[in-house]
Amino acid sequence: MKLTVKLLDIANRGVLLHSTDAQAMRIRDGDRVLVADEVTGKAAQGHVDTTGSLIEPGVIGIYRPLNATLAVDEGTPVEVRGAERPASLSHIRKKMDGGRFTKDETFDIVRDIVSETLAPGEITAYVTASYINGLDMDEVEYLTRAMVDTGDRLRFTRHPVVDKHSIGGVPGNKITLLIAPIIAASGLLIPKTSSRAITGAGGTADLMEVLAPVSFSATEVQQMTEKVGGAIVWGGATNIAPADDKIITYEYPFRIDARGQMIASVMAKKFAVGANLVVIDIPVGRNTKITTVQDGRKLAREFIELGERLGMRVECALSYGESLVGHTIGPNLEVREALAVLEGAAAPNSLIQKSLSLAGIALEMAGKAAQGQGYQAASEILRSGKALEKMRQIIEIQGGDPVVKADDIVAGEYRFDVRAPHDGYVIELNNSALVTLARLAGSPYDHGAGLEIHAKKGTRVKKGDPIFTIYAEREWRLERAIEVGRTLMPVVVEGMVLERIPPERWV
Ligand SMILES: O=P(O)(O)OC[C@H]1O[C@H](OP(=O)(O)O)[C@H](O)[C@@H]1O
Ligand SMILES: O=c1cc[nH]c(=O)[nH]1
Repeated sequence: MKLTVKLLDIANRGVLLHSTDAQAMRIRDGDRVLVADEVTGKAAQGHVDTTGSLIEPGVIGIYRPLNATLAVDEGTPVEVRGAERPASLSHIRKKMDGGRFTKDETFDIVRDIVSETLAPGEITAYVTASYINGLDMDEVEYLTRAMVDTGDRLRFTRHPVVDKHSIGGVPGNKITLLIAPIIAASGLLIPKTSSRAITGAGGTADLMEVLAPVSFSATEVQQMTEKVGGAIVWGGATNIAPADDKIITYEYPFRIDARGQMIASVMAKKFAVGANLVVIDIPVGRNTKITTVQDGRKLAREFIELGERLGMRVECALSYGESLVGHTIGPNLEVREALAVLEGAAAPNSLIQKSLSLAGIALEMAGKAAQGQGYQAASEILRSGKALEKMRQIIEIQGGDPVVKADDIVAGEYRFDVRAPHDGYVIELNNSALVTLARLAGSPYDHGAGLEIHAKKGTRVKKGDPIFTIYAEREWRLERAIEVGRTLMPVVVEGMVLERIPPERWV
Protein backbone atom coordinates (compact mmCIF):
# COMPACT_ATOMS: atom_id res chain seq x y z
CA MET A 1 0.00 0.00 0.00
CA LYS A 2 1.28 3.49 -0.84
CA LEU A 3 1.13 5.87 2.15
CA THR A 4 2.41 9.38 2.84
CA VAL A 5 4.98 9.96 5.57
CA LYS A 6 4.32 12.00 8.70
CA LEU A 7 7.39 12.14 10.97
CA LEU A 8 6.65 11.54 14.65
CA ASP A 9 9.05 12.23 17.52
CA ILE A 10 8.49 8.93 19.31
CA ALA A 11 11.46 6.99 20.67
CA ASN A 12 10.69 3.39 19.71
CA ARG A 13 11.29 1.74 16.39
CA GLY A 14 7.74 1.72 15.15
CA VAL A 15 5.15 3.21 12.85
CA LEU A 16 1.62 4.49 13.32
CA LEU A 17 -1.07 3.37 10.89
CA HIS A 18 -4.66 4.50 10.62
CA SER A 19 -6.82 1.53 11.64
CA THR A 20 -8.62 1.46 8.27
CA ASP A 21 -5.28 1.16 6.41
CA ALA A 22 -4.11 -1.47 8.87
CA GLN A 23 -7.31 -3.44 8.39
CA ALA A 24 -7.00 -3.20 4.61
CA MET A 25 -3.49 -4.70 4.87
CA ARG A 26 -4.68 -7.32 7.44
CA ILE A 27 -2.16 -5.90 9.92
CA ARG A 28 -2.73 -5.72 13.66
CA ASP A 29 -1.14 -3.79 16.52
CA GLY A 30 2.31 -5.23 17.26
CA ASP A 31 2.77 -6.76 13.78
CA ARG A 32 5.79 -5.70 11.72
CA VAL A 33 5.72 -3.76 8.47
CA LEU A 34 8.39 -3.08 5.88
CA VAL A 35 8.51 0.56 4.79
CA ALA A 36 10.38 1.28 1.54
CA ASP A 37 11.29 4.54 -0.19
CA GLU A 38 11.39 3.50 -3.83
CA VAL A 39 13.33 6.60 -4.87
CA THR A 40 16.30 6.11 -2.52
CA GLY A 41 15.93 2.33 -2.30
CA LYS A 42 16.09 2.52 1.51
CA ALA A 43 13.86 0.23 3.56
CA ALA A 44 13.29 -0.42 7.25
CA GLN A 45 11.12 -2.62 9.43
CA GLY A 46 9.07 -1.39 12.36
CA HIS A 47 6.33 -2.43 14.76
CA VAL A 48 2.82 -1.20 14.18
CA ASP A 49 0.65 0.92 16.44
CA THR A 50 -2.79 1.82 15.14
CA THR A 51 -4.98 4.85 15.69
CA GLY A 52 -8.43 5.98 14.67
CA SER A 53 -7.79 9.69 15.14
CA LEU A 54 -4.13 10.76 15.41
CA ILE A 55 -3.41 10.51 11.68
CA GLU A 56 -5.58 10.46 8.55
CA PRO A 57 -6.12 7.35 6.42
CA GLY A 58 -3.43 7.23 3.72
CA VAL A 59 -0.77 8.58 6.10
CA ILE A 60 1.90 6.60 7.97
CA GLY A 61 3.52 8.01 11.11
CA ILE A 62 7.23 7.14 11.10
CA TYR A 63 8.91 7.15 14.52
CA ARG A 64 12.33 8.72 15.03
CA PRO A 65 14.52 5.56 15.29
CA LEU A 66 12.99 4.04 12.15
CA ASN A 67 13.70 7.22 10.23
CA ALA A 68 17.35 7.02 11.26
CA THR A 69 17.50 4.15 8.71
CA LEU A 70 14.88 5.36 6.26
CA ALA A 71 15.89 9.06 6.12
CA VAL A 72 12.65 10.27 4.50
CA ASP A 73 11.08 13.75 4.64
CA GLU A 74 7.57 14.61 5.71
CA GLY A 75 5.18 14.03 2.80
CA THR A 76 7.33 11.41 1.03
CA PRO A 77 5.29 8.59 -0.52
CA VAL A 78 6.44 5.17 0.73
CA GLU A 79 5.46 1.59 0.03
CA VAL A 80 4.24 -0.30 3.10
CA ARG A 81 3.63 -4.03 3.42
CA GLY A 82 3.52 -6.71 6.07
CA ALA A 83 7.02 -7.95 6.98
CA GLU A 84 8.23 -11.48 7.63
CA ARG A 85 8.76 -12.44 11.24
CA PRO A 86 12.49 -12.52 12.02
CA ALA A 87 14.22 -15.89 12.30
CA SER A 88 15.24 -14.92 15.85
CA LEU A 89 11.73 -15.68 17.02
CA SER A 90 12.11 -19.33 15.98
CA HIS A 91 15.47 -19.49 17.77
CA ILE A 92 13.90 -18.11 20.96
CA ARG A 93 11.07 -20.62 20.63
CA LYS A 94 13.71 -23.37 20.43
CA LYS A 95 15.19 -22.23 23.76
CA MET A 96 11.70 -22.12 25.29
CA ASP A 97 11.44 -25.80 24.37
CA GLY A 98 14.77 -26.56 26.05
CA GLY A 99 17.00 -26.46 22.93
CA ARG A 100 20.52 -25.03 22.48
CA PHE A 101 21.40 -21.89 20.54
CA THR A 102 23.98 -22.25 17.76
CA LYS A 103 26.55 -19.53 17.16
CA ASP A 104 24.62 -18.15 14.17
CA GLU A 105 21.32 -18.20 16.03
CA THR A 106 22.89 -16.27 18.89
CA PHE A 107 24.24 -13.67 16.48
CA ASP A 108 20.80 -13.36 14.83
CA ILE A 109 19.16 -12.69 18.19
CA VAL A 110 21.78 -10.23 19.41
CA ARG A 111 21.76 -8.35 16.10
CA ASP A 112 17.95 -8.12 16.25
CA ILE A 113 18.08 -6.85 19.84
CA VAL A 114 20.62 -4.17 18.95
CA SER A 115 18.71 -3.05 15.84
CA GLU A 116 15.46 -3.10 17.83
CA THR A 117 13.97 -5.53 15.34
CA LEU A 118 12.78 -7.56 18.33
CA ALA A 119 9.92 -5.99 20.26
CA PRO A 120 10.10 -5.60 24.07
CA GLY A 121 7.84 -8.62 24.62
CA GLU A 122 10.07 -10.73 22.37
CA ILE A 123 13.22 -9.72 24.26
CA THR A 124 11.43 -10.54 27.51
CA ALA A 125 10.65 -13.99 26.06
CA TYR A 126 14.34 -14.43 25.17
CA VAL A 127 15.45 -13.43 28.67
CA THR A 128 12.85 -15.67 30.30
CA ALA A 129 13.70 -18.68 28.14
CA SER A 130 17.42 -18.26 28.92
CA TYR A 131 16.62 -17.79 32.62
CA ILE A 132 14.52 -20.94 32.83
CA ASN A 133 16.46 -23.26 30.51
CA GLY A 134 19.99 -21.89 30.95
CA LEU A 135 22.92 -21.52 28.56
CA ASP A 136 25.90 -23.88 28.41
CA MET A 137 29.47 -22.59 28.14
CA ASP A 138 29.48 -22.65 24.34
CA GLU A 139 26.24 -20.66 24.25
CA VAL A 140 27.67 -18.19 26.78
CA GLU A 141 30.78 -17.75 24.62
CA TYR A 142 28.65 -17.18 21.50
CA LEU A 143 26.59 -14.62 23.38
CA THR A 144 29.66 -12.82 24.70
CA ARG A 145 31.26 -12.64 21.27
CA ALA A 146 28.01 -11.55 19.63
CA MET A 147 27.57 -8.77 22.20
CA VAL A 148 31.12 -7.54 21.57
CA ASP A 149 30.98 -7.85 17.76
CA THR A 150 27.76 -5.82 17.51
CA GLY A 151 29.35 -2.84 19.29
CA ASP A 152 32.50 -0.72 19.57
CA ARG A 153 35.77 -1.88 21.10
CA LEU A 154 38.61 -0.06 22.85
CA ARG A 155 42.16 -0.71 21.72
CA PHE A 156 44.84 0.51 24.10
CA THR A 157 48.48 0.62 23.11
CA ARG A 158 49.59 0.46 26.77
CA HIS A 159 49.10 -2.76 28.75
CA PRO A 160 48.03 -4.37 30.97
CA VAL A 161 44.49 -3.08 30.96
CA VAL A 162 42.89 -4.09 34.25
CA ASP A 163 39.20 -4.37 35.03
CA LYS A 164 36.93 -5.45 37.85
CA HIS A 165 33.31 -6.41 37.92
CA SER A 166 30.80 -7.53 40.46
CA ILE A 167 27.95 -9.87 39.64
CA GLY A 168 25.90 -7.72 42.06
CA GLY A 169 23.11 -9.06 44.22
CA VAL A 170 24.36 -7.63 47.51
CA PRO A 171 23.00 -4.21 48.44
CA GLY A 172 25.28 -1.25 49.09
CA ASN A 173 28.07 -2.67 46.91
CA LYS A 174 29.72 0.67 46.18
CA ILE A 175 33.25 -0.82 46.02
CA THR A 176 33.99 0.24 42.43
CA LEU A 177 34.13 3.85 43.61
CA LEU A 178 37.15 2.87 45.71
CA ILE A 179 38.69 0.12 43.58
CA ALA A 180 38.80 1.99 40.25
CA PRO A 181 40.72 5.01 41.63
CA ILE A 182 43.07 2.76 43.64
CA ILE A 183 43.95 0.77 40.52
CA ALA A 184 44.31 3.89 38.37
CA ALA A 185 46.43 5.57 41.06
CA SER A 186 48.82 2.60 40.92
CA GLY A 187 49.57 3.52 37.31
CA LEU A 188 47.39 0.87 35.68
CA LEU A 189 44.60 1.51 33.17
CA ILE A 190 41.00 0.74 34.22
CA PRO A 191 38.30 1.70 31.70
CA LYS A 192 35.39 0.67 33.94
CA THR A 193 31.99 0.28 32.34
CA SER A 194 29.12 -0.54 34.66
CA SER A 195 25.46 -1.32 34.44
CA ARG A 196 22.73 0.49 36.22
CA ALA A 197 20.85 -1.44 38.92
CA ILE A 198 19.74 -4.89 37.78
CA THR A 199 18.39 -6.66 40.84
CA GLY A 200 19.45 -3.95 43.29
CA ALA A 201 18.58 -0.37 44.17
CA GLY A 202 21.68 1.30 42.76
CA GLY A 203 24.16 0.02 40.18
CA THR A 204 27.60 1.57 39.88
CA ALA A 205 26.48 3.67 36.89
CA ASP A 206 23.62 5.08 39.00
CA LEU A 207 26.10 5.90 41.77
CA MET A 208 28.75 7.51 39.58
CA GLU A 209 26.06 9.65 37.99
CA VAL A 210 25.74 11.47 41.33
CA LEU A 211 29.30 12.72 40.81
CA ALA A 212 29.59 13.21 37.05
CA PRO A 213 28.00 12.38 33.70
CA VAL A 214 28.33 8.67 32.82
CA SER A 215 27.22 8.62 29.17
CA PHE A 216 30.16 8.60 26.78
CA SER A 217 31.14 7.11 23.44
CA ALA A 218 33.69 4.31 23.35
CA THR A 219 36.28 6.71 21.93
CA GLU A 220 35.73 9.12 24.81
CA VAL A 221 36.09 6.32 27.37
CA GLN A 222 39.39 5.35 25.79
CA GLN A 223 40.66 8.94 25.69
CA MET A 224 39.66 9.63 29.32
CA THR A 225 41.33 6.42 30.47
CA GLU A 226 44.51 7.21 28.56
CA LYS A 227 44.60 10.67 30.17
CA VAL A 228 43.91 9.93 33.83
CA GLY A 229 44.21 6.15 34.04
CA GLY A 230 40.54 5.39 34.62
CA ALA A 231 36.90 6.18 33.97
CA ILE A 232 33.66 4.92 35.51
CA VAL A 233 30.91 5.06 32.91
CA TRP A 234 27.54 3.57 32.07
CA GLY A 235 27.99 0.70 29.59
CA GLY A 236 24.52 1.34 28.17
CA ALA A 237 25.55 4.67 26.66
CA THR A 238 28.85 3.68 25.14
CA ASN A 239 27.87 1.35 22.32
CA ILE A 240 30.28 -1.07 24.01
CA ALA A 241 28.34 -4.38 23.99
CA PRO A 242 25.12 -2.45 23.26
CA ALA A 243 22.88 -5.52 23.49
CA ASP A 244 23.79 -5.86 27.16
CA ASP A 245 21.92 -2.88 28.47
CA LYS A 246 18.95 -3.57 26.23
CA ILE A 247 18.67 -7.05 27.78
CA ILE A 248 19.18 -5.77 31.33
CA THR A 249 16.27 -3.35 30.81
CA TYR A 250 13.96 -6.37 30.58
CA GLU A 251 15.49 -8.16 33.58
CA TYR A 252 15.12 -5.14 35.89
CA PRO A 253 11.34 -5.30 36.53
CA PHE A 254 11.57 -8.99 37.49
CA ARG A 255 14.75 -8.56 39.55
CA ILE A 256 16.26 -11.54 37.74
CA ASP A 257 19.74 -12.00 36.34
CA ALA A 258 19.77 -15.07 34.09
CA ARG A 259 23.06 -16.85 34.83
CA GLY A 260 24.43 -17.38 31.31
CA GLN A 261 23.31 -13.90 30.35
CA MET A 262 24.99 -12.49 33.47
CA ILE A 263 28.34 -14.16 32.70
CA ALA A 264 28.20 -12.95 29.09
CA SER A 265 27.10 -9.48 30.16
CA VAL A 266 30.06 -9.09 32.51
CA MET A 267 32.66 -10.65 30.24
CA ALA A 268 31.50 -8.88 27.07
CA LYS A 269 32.09 -5.55 28.80
CA LYS A 270 35.60 -6.67 29.86
CA PHE A 271 36.48 -8.13 26.45
CA ALA A 272 35.21 -5.07 24.56
CA VAL A 273 37.35 -2.64 26.57
CA GLY A 274 40.42 -4.78 25.85
CA ALA A 275 40.99 -5.91 29.45
CA ASN A 276 43.90 -8.29 29.97
CA LEU A 277 43.41 -8.89 33.69
CA VAL A 278 40.01 -9.14 35.33
CA VAL A 279 38.87 -9.50 38.94
CA ILE A 280 35.31 -10.68 39.51
CA ASP A 281 33.45 -10.17 42.78
CA ILE A 282 30.96 -12.96 43.52
CA PRO A 283 28.90 -12.09 46.62
CA VAL A 284 27.62 -15.27 48.29
CA GLY A 285 24.80 -15.45 50.79
CA ARG A 286 21.11 -15.94 51.36
CA ASN A 287 18.94 -13.61 49.27
CA THR A 288 21.78 -12.92 46.84
CA LYS A 289 22.31 -14.25 43.32
CA ILE A 290 24.61 -17.03 44.58
CA THR A 291 23.45 -18.66 47.76
CA THR A 292 26.17 -21.25 48.46
CA VAL A 293 29.97 -21.23 48.42
CA GLN A 294 29.85 -24.37 46.29
CA ASP A 295 27.83 -22.60 43.62
CA GLY A 296 30.08 -19.55 43.94
CA ARG A 297 33.12 -21.72 43.17
CA LYS A 298 31.33 -23.21 40.17
CA LEU A 299 30.50 -19.75 38.86
CA ALA A 300 34.12 -18.67 39.40
CA ARG A 301 35.31 -21.62 37.29
CA GLU A 302 32.86 -20.60 34.57
CA PHE A 303 34.18 -17.02 34.53
CA ILE A 304 37.77 -18.29 34.44
CA GLU A 305 37.02 -20.72 31.61
CA LEU A 306 35.29 -18.06 29.55
CA GLY A 307 38.23 -15.75 30.22
CA GLU A 308 40.58 -18.43 28.85
CA ARG A 309 38.44 -18.83 25.74
CA LEU A 310 38.57 -15.06 25.17
CA GLY A 311 42.24 -14.58 26.10
CA MET A 312 41.74 -12.73 29.41
CA ARG A 313 43.22 -13.73 32.77
CA VAL A 314 40.41 -13.85 35.32
CA GLU A 315 40.51 -14.25 39.09
CA CYS A 316 37.41 -14.32 41.25
CA ALA A 317 36.74 -13.43 44.87
CA LEU A 318 33.82 -15.04 46.67
CA SER A 319 32.73 -12.27 49.03
CA TYR A 320 30.43 -12.12 52.04
CA GLY A 321 26.95 -11.40 50.73
CA GLU A 322 24.79 -12.14 53.76
CA SER A 323 24.76 -8.51 54.74
CA LEU A 324 24.92 -5.24 52.86
CA VAL A 325 28.31 -3.64 52.16
CA GLY A 326 28.79 -0.60 54.39
CA HIS A 327 25.70 0.97 55.89
CA THR A 328 23.93 2.60 52.96
CA ILE A 329 21.76 1.69 49.97
CA GLY A 330 20.83 4.15 47.20
CA PRO A 331 22.89 6.51 45.01
CA ASN A 332 23.48 9.61 47.16
CA LEU A 333 23.86 7.73 50.42
CA GLU A 334 26.27 5.22 48.90
CA VAL A 335 28.36 7.85 47.16
CA ARG A 336 28.57 9.86 50.37
CA GLU A 337 29.83 6.78 52.22
CA ALA A 338 32.39 5.88 49.52
CA LEU A 339 33.70 9.44 49.22
CA ALA A 340 34.08 9.67 52.99
CA VAL A 341 36.35 6.59 52.88
CA LEU A 342 38.40 8.13 50.07
CA GLU A 343 38.65 11.27 52.23
CA GLY A 344 40.10 9.21 55.08
CA ALA A 345 37.20 7.79 57.13
CA ALA A 346 38.24 4.62 58.96
CA ALA A 347 34.81 2.97 58.65
CA PRO A 348 32.77 1.12 57.55
CA ASN A 349 35.02 -1.86 57.77
CA SER A 350 33.04 -4.07 55.40
CA LEU A 351 33.37 -1.50 52.61
CA ILE A 352 37.05 -0.81 53.19
CA GLN A 353 38.10 -4.43 53.59
CA LYS A 354 36.18 -5.65 50.59
CA SER A 355 37.44 -2.84 48.34
CA LEU A 356 41.06 -3.28 49.41
CA SER A 357 40.89 -7.07 49.02
CA LEU A 358 39.63 -6.85 45.44
CA ALA A 359 41.93 -3.98 44.49
CA GLY A 360 44.76 -5.99 46.06
CA ILE A 361 44.05 -9.01 43.85
CA ALA A 362 44.20 -6.76 40.78
CA LEU A 363 47.49 -5.18 41.91
CA GLU A 364 49.00 -8.63 42.45
CA MET A 365 47.77 -9.89 39.08
CA ALA A 366 49.33 -6.87 37.37
CA GLY A 367 52.63 -7.25 39.21
CA LYS A 368 52.20 -3.98 41.12
CA ALA A 369 52.38 -5.90 44.39
CA ALA A 370 54.03 -9.17 45.37
CA GLN A 371 51.78 -12.18 46.02
CA GLY A 372 50.05 -11.68 49.34
CA GLN A 373 50.96 -7.96 49.47
CA GLY A 374 48.15 -6.58 47.32
CA TYR A 375 45.86 -5.65 50.20
CA GLN A 376 48.62 -3.69 51.89
CA ALA A 377 49.58 -1.96 48.64
CA ALA A 378 45.95 -0.98 47.99
CA SER A 379 45.63 0.23 51.58
CA GLU A 380 48.68 2.47 51.18
CA ILE A 381 47.27 4.02 48.02
CA LEU A 382 44.00 4.70 49.84
CA ARG A 383 45.59 6.06 53.03
CA SER A 384 48.10 8.25 51.16
CA GLY A 385 45.22 10.21 49.56
CA LYS A 386 46.34 9.14 46.07
CA ALA A 387 43.06 7.30 45.49
CA LEU A 388 41.08 10.43 46.41
CA GLU A 389 43.26 12.53 44.12
CA LYS A 390 42.72 10.01 41.30
CA MET A 391 38.96 9.93 41.91
CA ARG A 392 38.88 13.71 41.62
CA GLN A 393 40.68 13.49 38.28
CA ILE A 394 38.18 10.88 37.09
CA ILE A 395 35.25 13.03 38.23
CA GLU A 396 36.72 16.08 36.52
CA ILE A 397 37.49 14.41 33.22
CA GLN A 398 33.92 13.09 33.13
CA GLY A 399 32.59 16.62 33.63
CA GLY A 400 31.77 16.60 37.36
CA ASP A 401 32.90 18.83 40.22
CA PRO A 402 36.34 17.55 41.28
CA VAL A 403 36.28 19.23 44.69
CA VAL A 404 32.96 17.68 45.75
CA LYS A 405 33.07 16.41 49.34
CA ALA A 406 31.15 13.62 51.01
CA ASP A 407 29.27 16.13 53.15
CA ASP A 408 28.00 17.96 50.03
CA ILE A 409 25.92 14.94 49.07
CA VAL A 410 22.58 14.83 50.83
CA ALA A 411 19.86 12.25 51.32
CA GLY A 412 16.20 12.85 50.39
CA GLU A 413 14.32 15.27 52.66
CA TYR A 414 11.60 12.79 53.70
CA ARG A 415 12.71 10.22 56.25
CA PHE A 416 11.35 7.53 58.51
CA ASP A 417 13.22 5.75 61.30
CA VAL A 418 12.48 2.07 61.83
CA ARG A 419 13.10 1.38 65.52
CA ALA A 420 13.70 -1.74 67.59
CA PRO A 421 10.41 -3.02 69.01
CA HIS A 422 12.25 -4.23 72.15
CA ASP A 423 15.73 -4.92 73.53
CA GLY A 424 17.74 -7.65 71.79
CA TYR A 425 20.13 -8.39 68.93
CA VAL A 426 19.43 -7.79 65.26
CA ILE A 427 19.46 -11.35 63.97
CA GLU A 428 18.14 -10.80 60.47
CA LEU A 429 18.44 -8.03 57.88
CA ASN A 430 16.98 -9.37 54.67
CA ASN A 431 18.92 -8.07 51.64
CA SER A 432 16.10 -8.59 49.23
CA ALA A 433 13.53 -6.86 51.45
CA LEU A 434 15.89 -3.93 52.01
CA VAL A 435 16.28 -3.52 48.25
CA THR A 436 12.51 -3.64 47.83
CA LEU A 437 12.12 -0.81 50.36
CA ALA A 438 14.87 1.26 48.75
CA ARG A 439 13.27 0.86 45.32
CA LEU A 440 9.86 1.77 46.70
CA ALA A 441 11.37 4.88 48.28
CA GLY A 442 12.50 5.88 44.76
CA SER A 443 16.02 4.50 44.42
CA PRO A 444 17.88 4.46 42.05
CA TYR A 445 15.97 7.03 39.94
CA ASP A 446 15.60 9.49 42.82
CA HIS A 447 19.24 9.78 43.81
CA GLY A 448 18.41 10.93 47.35
CA ALA A 449 16.24 7.90 48.06
CA GLY A 450 17.53 4.86 49.92
CA LEU A 451 18.29 3.36 53.28
CA GLU A 452 20.82 3.98 56.02
CA ILE A 453 21.32 0.99 58.28
CA HIS A 454 22.27 1.91 61.83
CA ALA A 455 22.26 -1.58 63.35
CA LYS A 456 23.58 -4.38 61.15
CA LYS A 457 23.18 -8.06 61.92
CA GLY A 458 24.59 -8.94 65.34
CA THR A 459 24.19 -5.43 66.81
CA ARG A 460 22.67 -5.13 70.28
CA VAL A 461 19.75 -2.70 70.33
CA LYS A 462 17.50 -1.26 73.00
CA LYS A 463 13.79 -0.78 72.51
CA GLY A 464 13.26 2.37 70.41
CA ASP A 465 16.79 2.51 68.97
CA PRO A 466 16.77 3.29 65.25
CA ILE A 467 17.66 0.19 63.20
CA PHE A 468 17.46 1.86 59.83
CA THR A 469 16.21 5.04 58.20
CA ILE A 470 14.31 5.20 54.93
CA TYR A 471 14.97 8.35 52.85
CA ALA A 472 12.87 9.58 49.93
CA GLU A 473 12.67 12.65 47.73
CA ARG A 474 8.87 12.45 47.48
CA GLU A 475 6.52 12.06 50.39
CA TRP A 476 4.21 9.57 48.65
CA ARG A 477 7.12 7.30 47.91
CA LEU A 478 8.18 7.32 51.54
CA GLU A 479 4.62 6.49 52.59
CA ARG A 480 4.50 3.59 50.15
CA ALA A 481 7.83 2.22 51.41
CA ILE A 482 6.62 2.45 55.01
CA GLU A 483 3.35 0.74 54.15
CA VAL A 484 5.04 -2.20 52.37
CA GLY A 485 7.82 -2.33 54.98
CA ARG A 486 5.27 -3.02 57.68
CA THR A 487 4.41 -6.33 56.02
CA LEU A 488 7.87 -7.23 54.69
CA MET A 489 9.67 -7.34 58.05
CA PRO A 490 13.17 -6.79 56.59
CA VAL A 491 14.61 -6.81 60.09
CA VAL A 492 14.21 -9.28 62.94
CA VAL A 493 15.30 -8.54 66.50
CA GLU A 494 16.02 -11.63 68.57
CA GLY A 495 13.24 -12.51 70.93
CA MET A 496 10.45 -11.74 68.52
CA VAL A 497 8.18 -14.59 67.61
CA LEU A 498 9.16 -15.97 64.21
CA GLU A 499 6.03 -14.79 62.49
CA ARG A 500 3.05 -12.77 63.56
CA ILE A 501 -0.01 -12.29 61.35
CA PRO A 502 -0.86 -9.52 60.86
CA PRO A 503 2.76 -8.53 61.51
CA GLU A 504 4.01 -6.46 64.43
CA ARG A 505 3.76 -2.74 63.64
CA TRP A 506 6.86 -0.60 63.44
CA VAL A 507 7.12 1.88 66.30
O1 LIG B 1 21.74 -4.46 40.73
P1 LIG B 1 22.62 -5.67 41.01
O2 LIG B 1 22.09 -6.90 40.34
O3 LIG B 1 22.89 -5.85 42.46
O4 LIG B 1 24.10 -5.40 40.43
C1 LIG B 1 24.40 -4.68 39.33
C2 LIG B 1 25.69 -3.95 39.52
O5 LIG B 1 26.77 -4.86 39.65
C3 LIG B 1 27.80 -4.51 38.77
O6 LIG B 1 28.63 -3.62 39.45
P2 LIG B 1 30.09 -3.08 39.02
O7 LIG B 1 29.97 -2.46 37.67
O8 LIG B 1 31.04 -4.23 39.02
O9 LIG B 1 30.48 -2.08 40.07
C4 LIG B 1 27.04 -3.95 37.62
O10 LIG B 1 27.79 -3.19 36.71
C5 LIG B 1 25.95 -3.14 38.28
O11 LIG B 1 26.37 -1.85 38.60
O1 LIG C 1 27.17 -6.18 34.55
C1 LIG C 1 26.44 -7.05 35.01
C2 LIG C 1 26.48 -7.42 36.38
C3 LIG C 1 25.65 -8.41 36.80
N1 LIG C 1 24.81 -8.99 35.92
C4 LIG C 1 24.76 -8.63 34.62
O2 LIG C 1 23.95 -9.15 33.84
N2 LIG C 1 25.59 -7.67 34.20
